[in-house]
Amino acid sequence: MNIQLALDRMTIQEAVDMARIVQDEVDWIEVGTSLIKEFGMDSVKELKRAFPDKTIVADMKTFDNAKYEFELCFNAGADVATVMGAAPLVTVETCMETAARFGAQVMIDLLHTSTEQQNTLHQFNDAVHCIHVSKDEQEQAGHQLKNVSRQAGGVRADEGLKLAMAGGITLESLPGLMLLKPHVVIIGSAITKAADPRQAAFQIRQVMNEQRERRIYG
Ligand SMILES: O=C(CO)[C@H](O)[C@H](O)COP(=O)(O)O
Repeated sequence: MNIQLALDRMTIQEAVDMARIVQDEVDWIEVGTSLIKEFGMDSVKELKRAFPDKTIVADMKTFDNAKYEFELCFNAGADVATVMGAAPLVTVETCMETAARFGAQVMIDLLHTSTEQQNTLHQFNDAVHCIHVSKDEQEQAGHQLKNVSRQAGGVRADEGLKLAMAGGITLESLPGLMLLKPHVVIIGSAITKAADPRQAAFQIRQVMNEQRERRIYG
């Protein structure tokens, strides 16, 4: 299982500095959508330059123009780029083809997808499928990702899909999410806004390891 550090609403330099502080406790580094929108592909290039050995995720949230946008990301050094699962199927297919050409990966963001759409997306079994509670749902509607069972919507732990989860995950909510056996747990604010980000990331890693040892997470 991988911890993906989500870097949002900060400058590129702040993102590099934050990632440097917690780099020993995280596996994947996400260049958040807000960074990409504010600073463009320079944000992806700089993070890859600073952390060449980490998996860099460009959280592009592509909805159209898949080939162009994914080529931008991979040419800038991203190892993974994200597409919205609610996008037309041809867009997701194009993302998969583009990533395959670059030897890169696709993360499909399942935000606002129906169970039926999630089931349709199962055909993309090389992608990481990300269950996501959005910032607006967190901040305006008070939702948070917690307490999933082995099945969440159209996503099941035992279907062989690589799963990710994101959306206000904290040290406290983490154990309730392990039943889905995520390949990637995406954490932003719980680390980046902590008084001591390194300690927060360390504790998150410890909780994951404990869950694995108890075989709650296989
Ligand atoms: O994709 C995102 C926002 O759209 C973030 O990466 C995701 O929400 C993780 O950050 P946080 O833990 O702060 O919610």
